[in-house]
Amino acid sequence: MSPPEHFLVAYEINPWMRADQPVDRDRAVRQWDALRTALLDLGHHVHVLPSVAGLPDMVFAANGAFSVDGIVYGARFKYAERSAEADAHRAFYESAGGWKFVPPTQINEGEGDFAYLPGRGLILAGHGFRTETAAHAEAQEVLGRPVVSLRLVDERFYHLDTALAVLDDQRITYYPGAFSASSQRVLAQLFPDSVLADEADALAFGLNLVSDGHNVLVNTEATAYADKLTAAGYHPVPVDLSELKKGGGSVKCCVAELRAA
Ligand SMILES: CN(C)C(=N)NCCC[C@H](N)C(=O)O
Repeated sequence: MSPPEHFLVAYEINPWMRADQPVDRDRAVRQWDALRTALLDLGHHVHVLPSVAGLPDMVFAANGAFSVDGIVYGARFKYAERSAEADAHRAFYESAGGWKFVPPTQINEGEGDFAYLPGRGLILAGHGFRTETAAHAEAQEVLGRPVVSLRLVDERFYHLDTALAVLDDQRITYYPGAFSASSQRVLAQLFPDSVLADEADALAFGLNLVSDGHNVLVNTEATAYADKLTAAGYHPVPVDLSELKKGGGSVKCCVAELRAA
């Protein structure tokens, strides 16, 4: 995680961002800290990557890389405004030891567009707005896991992690309307027991969640979606990240999962 000490809506690169919208940075820091505390309370170890002045979106740490079994496929951001974030993430993995970092040649936004199902050894990957399909093939070569390409078609859900999340080793949750008809068929075929979300759930950023297989950290606004998680046997833990939503992200965007070897 990287604190929102320099968070600002300084440019508009997704439909949620309004450059004239004021941001209460102290409130953003408090909300981010509550998320970090919730992760610690659930027994997770949280590494904090220092934020860098001039990189207002760095709080969305999930976009900085994608790791599977100790191999890290680095990010290459679509927009110049975010490109230097990739260097900070790379420096972390290279100095931490124990990681094999592979620099990308193709545009990809890390866990924003890549998700991993450990029980199936399968990577799900989004394209259409940010990550390019060539990066899906590159990730498959780098990480040695099959990559299922999914086409995103609604610009409000510009990253895979706004529309789909991994709930446990085998199961996912997603909003079908964010995907092309063919990608919806692929998801229905591979994951017939998914927890399906509707448009309102996705607009409340409910799918931008972090799950440990039982406890699900989920945006507070997504109350109806939280009920669906409960009905499916999960334990939703609401987290308020309303300030960060002004940048177009929520729970999952703030958390880069470190999948060590
Ligand atoms: C859930 N999402 C979309 C993320 N994984 N990341 C949020 C990135 C927000 C940033 N302003 C941008 O537009 O890149």
